[in-house]
Amino acid sequence: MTFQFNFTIEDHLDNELTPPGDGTLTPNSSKESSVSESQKGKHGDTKCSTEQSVLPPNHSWGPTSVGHAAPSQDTCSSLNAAHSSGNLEPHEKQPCLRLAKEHAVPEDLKKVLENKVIETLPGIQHVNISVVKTISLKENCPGENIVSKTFSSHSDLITGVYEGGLKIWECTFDLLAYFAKAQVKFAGGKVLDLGCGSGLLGLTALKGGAKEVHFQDYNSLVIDEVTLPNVVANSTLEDEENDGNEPDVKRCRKSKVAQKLGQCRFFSGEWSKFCKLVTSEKHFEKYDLILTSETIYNPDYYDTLHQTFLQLLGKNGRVLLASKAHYFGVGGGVHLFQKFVEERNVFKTRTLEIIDEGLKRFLIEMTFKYPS
Ligand SMILES: C[S@@+](CC[C@H](N)C(=O)[O-])C[C@H]1O[C@@H](n2cnc3c(N)ncnc32)[C@H](O)[C@@H]1O
Repeated sequence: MTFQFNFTIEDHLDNELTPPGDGTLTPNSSKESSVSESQKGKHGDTKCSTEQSVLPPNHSWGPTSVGHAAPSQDTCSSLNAAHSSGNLEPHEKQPCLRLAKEHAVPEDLKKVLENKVIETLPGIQHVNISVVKTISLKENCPGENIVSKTFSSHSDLITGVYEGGLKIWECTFDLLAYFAKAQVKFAGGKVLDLGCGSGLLGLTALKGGAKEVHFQDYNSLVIDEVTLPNVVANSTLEDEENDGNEPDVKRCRKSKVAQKLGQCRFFSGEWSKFCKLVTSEKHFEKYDLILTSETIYNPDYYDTLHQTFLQLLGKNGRVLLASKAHYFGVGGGVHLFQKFVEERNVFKTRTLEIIDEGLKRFLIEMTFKYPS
């Protein structure tokens, strides 16, 4: 398969495979207007939110207002429901954020990879994110418009607007290395890549034989332009290795790709809304494994994140979480999160590995304290 690329990458869009090592994240002030998106879920009516938009008009997210915004009733109702269902103390500071929806896999898979440049990491293909950003800027993409916002704010994240998925963060590589080293078993499991960004964790689980992998990111642009293309690129390229030109071989290859993609589902939206969306499905089954990298930077999200684990993890399941020790500028980090978890007394945590290069990074396992 060939990929065509006929424009220049601007200097400021250097490939961002590795983020700044100091863990600095600077939340920025931004105004978000309503975003109207509707996309039909591939699995029918229960799986696709019909809700639209998100932040109250004229709502300003600034460094001092992180998580302190007065939420609109509509957008916060499910967050409050999530709080009450988990027997936990409601959190005073509740961010009020983007609604959830499922993203259908387009029929024409070639289109998914159109204008994408594919790069290779050991055992995995991924789209070049700088190219995605360039195209998104040039085409003045409708919808979230997060790329121009990240450039104008010079930030890796804009709280409540863009949460960092357009980049492969360092801890993803730590977890990937750990999977190989510890020979983590995915076979037959139902896996969630929570806050997936590029989705390399979920993809590795898929390649490792997971029966089902769900990908969730805050931003729909990330899912459409990065996560989904990455899954398609890997399914397609993998099958092309066992290539043949016979029509029936081609047909077989196509069905294999469809089968792989059929094992995956893609979601965007804020965690409590995502929870509500999936748990409202008639035959919802909890996840055996939740993979999550660099998602504990903002303490204002801890309550919702904890609730998400509580609602979505199977009783004998585990969370594998990777994080920097501390995120300057936002304030979260491993110790704060572990303290939060300990106080809730629902999960136990175990440190699997400490990577002590530059800013310390941690791999943590979470399991239910009282599984029965
Ligand atoms: C710093 S990025 C990390 C992306 C990816 N896991 C990686 O390691 O490359 C944090 C991710 O968490 C997700 N996220 C953060 N806060 C969220 C929230 N409140 N609701 C939903 N998703 C959130 C975003 O989708 C974002 O992609």
